[in-house]
Amino acid sequence: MTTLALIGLPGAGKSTVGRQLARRLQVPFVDSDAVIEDRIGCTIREFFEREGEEAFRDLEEAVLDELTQGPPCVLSTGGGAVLRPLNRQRLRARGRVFYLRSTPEELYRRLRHDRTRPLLQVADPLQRLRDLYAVRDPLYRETAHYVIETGRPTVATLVNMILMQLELGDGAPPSVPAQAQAHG
Ligand SMILES: Nc1ncnc2c1ncn2[C@@H]1O[C@H](COP(=O)(O)OP(=O)(O)OP(=O)(O)O)[C@@H](O)[C@H]1O
Ligand SMILES: O=C(O)C1=C[C@@H](O)[C@@H](O)[C@H](O)C1
Ligand SMILES: [Mg+2]
Repeated sequence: MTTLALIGLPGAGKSTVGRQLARRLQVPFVDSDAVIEDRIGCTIREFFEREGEEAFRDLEEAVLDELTQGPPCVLSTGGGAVLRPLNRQRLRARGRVFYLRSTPEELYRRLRHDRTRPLLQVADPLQRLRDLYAVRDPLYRETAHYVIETGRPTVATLVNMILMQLELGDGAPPSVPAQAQAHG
């Protein structure tokens, strides 16, 4: 197995699903945001405020470059990882990529009491999620080998859906698009 990357908007379930998936596959779970925070010695939120988004994206690009060449793992990526073309290419070429898709409304329900996601600390977080979705949904689709609809299934079911797609897709080189719409 190579890197199995999970992509999607904040709250899509990358960490929740990713941890369980890694346990099932018996590989490490790696969260690129956590790796970045270890390196900078502060929270991403603080870094964003102090250094700005571009500095964060530079760091993110370097960390993703390393992690996608490292040992096999389940990699939970930052919600904005797909913004840079190089990240999209590397994620897709070096592993299998699953887009955990949710509607902005569903994400808002999950995150409305959350104060840790820097991009959502605005007056109208639902509108923010809609704006992010409009820009990023096409980029997530372009990057992903598989699109997993996360609206209804439980986390355990989502993990099983991903494992099933991995089994079905076995043998296909990572560069071959194998779009699978998984509906619950
Ligand atoms: N499929 C799901 N159904 C219902 N709730 C979910 C689902 N997936 C995740 N959640 C809940 O949504 C919240 C956000 O999930 P999680 O932290 O895994 O998202 P994330 O994609 O890692 O977000 P971020 O990009 O901000 O790190 C958590 O409270 C989690 O329990
Ligand atoms: O959606 C985004 O742009 C971000 C999501 C988080 O995972 C972090 O990577 C950071 O807060 C930026
Ligand atoms: Mg997460």
